[in-house]
Amino acid sequence: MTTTIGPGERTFISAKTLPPQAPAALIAREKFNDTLHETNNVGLMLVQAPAGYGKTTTVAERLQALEANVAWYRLDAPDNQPGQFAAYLAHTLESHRPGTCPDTLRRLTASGFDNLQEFLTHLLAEMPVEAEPLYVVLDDYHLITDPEIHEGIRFLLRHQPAYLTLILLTRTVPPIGVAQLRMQGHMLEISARELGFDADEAQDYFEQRLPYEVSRESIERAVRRVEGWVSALQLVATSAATSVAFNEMVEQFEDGNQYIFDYFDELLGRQLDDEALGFLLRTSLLDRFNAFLAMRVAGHRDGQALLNQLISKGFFVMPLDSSGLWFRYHPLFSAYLRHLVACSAQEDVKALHQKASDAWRELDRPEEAARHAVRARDPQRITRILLDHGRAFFTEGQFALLQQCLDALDPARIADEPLLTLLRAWVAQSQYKFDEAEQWLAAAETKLKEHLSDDDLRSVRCEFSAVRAQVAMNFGDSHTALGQATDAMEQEARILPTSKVAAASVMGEALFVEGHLKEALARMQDTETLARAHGAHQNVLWALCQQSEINVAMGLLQKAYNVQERAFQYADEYHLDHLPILEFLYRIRSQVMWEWHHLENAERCSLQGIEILEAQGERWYLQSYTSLAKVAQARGRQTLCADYIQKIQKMLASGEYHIDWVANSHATMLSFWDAVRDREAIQRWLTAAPEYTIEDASNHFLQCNARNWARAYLSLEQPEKAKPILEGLQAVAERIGLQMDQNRNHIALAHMHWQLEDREQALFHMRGALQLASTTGAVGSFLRLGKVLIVILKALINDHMIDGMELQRAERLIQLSQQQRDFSRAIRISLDEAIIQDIIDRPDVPELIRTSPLTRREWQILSLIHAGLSNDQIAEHLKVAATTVKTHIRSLYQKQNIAHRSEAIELARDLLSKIQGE
Ligand SMILES: Nc1ncnc2c1ncn2[C@@H]1O[C@H](COP(=O)(O)OP(=O)(O)OP(=O)(O)O)[C@@H](O)[C@H]1O
Repeated sequence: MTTTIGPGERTFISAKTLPPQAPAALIAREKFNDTLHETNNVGLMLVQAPAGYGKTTTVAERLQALEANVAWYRLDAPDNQPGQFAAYLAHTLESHRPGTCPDTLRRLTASGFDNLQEFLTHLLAEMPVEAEPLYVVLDDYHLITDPEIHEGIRFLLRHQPAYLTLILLTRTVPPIGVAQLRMQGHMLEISARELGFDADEAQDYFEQRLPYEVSRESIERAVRRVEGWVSALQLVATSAATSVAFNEMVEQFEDGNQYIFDYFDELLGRQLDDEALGFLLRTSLLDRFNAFLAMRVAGHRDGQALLNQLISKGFFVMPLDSSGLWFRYHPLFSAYLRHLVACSAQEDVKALHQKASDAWRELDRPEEAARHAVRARDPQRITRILLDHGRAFFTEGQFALLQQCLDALDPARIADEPLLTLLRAWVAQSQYKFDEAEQWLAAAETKLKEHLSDDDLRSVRCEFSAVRAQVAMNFGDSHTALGQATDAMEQEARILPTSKVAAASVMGEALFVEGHLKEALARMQDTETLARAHGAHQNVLWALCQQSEINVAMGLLQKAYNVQERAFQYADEYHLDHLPILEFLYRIRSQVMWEWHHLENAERCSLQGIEILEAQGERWYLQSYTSLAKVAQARGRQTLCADYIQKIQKMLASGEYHIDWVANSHATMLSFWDAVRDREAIQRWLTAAPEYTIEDASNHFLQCNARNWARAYLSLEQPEKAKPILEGLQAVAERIGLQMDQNRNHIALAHMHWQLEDREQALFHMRGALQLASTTGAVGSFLRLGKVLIVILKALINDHMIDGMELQRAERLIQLSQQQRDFSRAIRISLDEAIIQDIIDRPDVPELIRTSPLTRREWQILSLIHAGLSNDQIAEHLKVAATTVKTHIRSLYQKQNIAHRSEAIELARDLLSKIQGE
């Protein structure tokens, strides 16, 4: 049975056949250019993604940017009827280019067609054989359910002229033979994965829409939480009035948000029967799933069919990879479903998690099995998993998971089982709960005495010694650590085979902190070999990170970098990118990058570290925030830096951290306060700062801690107090060979002597610093000095005290330092409305500045042009596409009636000179 397309006059709504209006803050999405260019060779482009993913806006924006020929047809519910569909299709084509199908339209009015196929035959016959490439967009095609129309599309695809490309924008997969078209290469696809905004696009979007600055870290977190779903980003942009509200809202996404819940309520509407809804609810407890898992958890016999049905309905079921076998729900949809589960009395959540745990075990995925056993609060299952796989979790460094498992067990059960005790103690020590670690070990020793032979007890104790060695090490007691580690090395490790690796590593660490750098390096290399032999990933990576740290201490940053590369390769080879230890690797990479002034990389590494730490909790972000604060300061972004400093202070106040971390964070805080001349903060810091000793400053963190005191005194212009500290530190660093510290001490000593007005000594130390920098490659430590660096370096050059490499380095440092100051000013101007207003209010500004006001972004770009940046550099700096910068510049030129860049520079100079005194 086919439907006749009856004759008659029809009224057309013209808006239905026009591309949509662009939103106010339209983000250009150039990444789709290639895909659109490729459509020349295929007849169909399928843009399929859930609601609000930007299908319509993206395609309309790109086609317009590419100046393509587009006939747009936006479907509504009444178009799900062959007659209406045919009439609008012909009308769309004709109104796009008059003369395309007048006869078909005439016949539609006069006599109609027997069916859709006859209509299409007539239409295709009438359309020209050759013409300019034409895109016909059918927007919201998911509204079509009539099989005749789907059949008609298949027919059209078989016979369409070569110049025509059909673009279907749809939430669901249309039944038009997609699988075959895909296999035959007759179709291009854009899915939610590509449509989702990436961090750069989101940054651009928020910068256009928000009146406040949001950190890159917050933007990346937002993009991760919503997986680039533009509607959710839009919701944040409209609802969050401040950066604090922005972060809060993004945090809330984890558990859900009422607006989004309402949105999903509307979306699901009455589309689902009880069976499908039950399936969705039960499977929502899975972080990812295939048909097998879904079947097992939902207790459904035909899981695959139900899954396919949900996918084809466009319900935020996201494919995990290109295999088409693994899926997960969009995180916000998943939060919504979990909310429904929580509100429903029907689902036995504990039983669902138990089923999930068992199913994952069958798939040999103990990690997931353990997570569900924890969520089921099922000690039996947890114990079974830990006894079988706890060692593997440990060697992989899955401490958070181990902790969740062990927290669910009865302490008496743990004390009975040496493996569980060891795991518990290692977890406690990894979280700096050293007393607790000892309590677990002691409790087990008391219990085990009752039923273990002396021999067995001795061997258990040896393994316990490995934990005790690490604890002692973290207390800074390297002597006890060495003793315990030696004990641990004596016996074969029967419970945790990696106990000996851990002990060897502690020995290396002890040697390192005591200042025996060469021996420490050799020991860490041995540890790496031992760890590799055990397949102990965590220990291999740890040993490599430690080698890198030792090389940094020796001033061999390039070597450190190379060791890090090896660690990255190892992680890559064994697919370890999810392990928490990787954050350590990214962190030390970020530190080297900062020192080399590769700020982009330094920032990227810190952000990656944060991404890894997300599952571990914010407490661990301290070092990442410290790195981000350093980068922000180096870029002159003081407001952002202040935000990080505030977070760091809060964390330090509420948690216990190793002095290594504390000293590093304090160094960054002091630099910031020095830059913003917050003497009070520095004074306050001095009253509560960690104590220091000079003679024992045999490693980088004790050096750093003591140097912090000296730097604080220098900021307060009390060089005489800094003197004994810095001279003492330098003597120790020279004796031990801590080259990186020598480099930093020289810089501080130069500053100190400059303040003491001992020019000769100041220049002597600055030259020493430059000489060492030829091995260390240090830049960041110099730039931290601020304005005085330029003065001392210029004096050094004027006195002809340096030449060759050192001279070049000095000149580059002056240039970078100057640039940093210009940046700082540029950013301050563009972010501070008051400064802009102040400029505008001056009587001598060009009239156009008042009559065609610039946007915040345009001010920013104008000031960056003034700071001497090229378009590419501006794009890199602002993290937007070069073409976006060009668009802003074009608009800026138009507003200000500028024809050439030189005029823009002149205007910038003129405007900004008005606040030069700032
Ligand atoms: N490139 C962009 N720049 C700015 N805003 C955008 C962009 N893309 C999408 N948006 C905004 O996101 C929202 C959703 O976009 P759009 O309507 O294009 O999604 P869709 O996938 O076509 O949705 P639906 O399935 O409901 O038709 C809109 O409010 C739109 O303005």
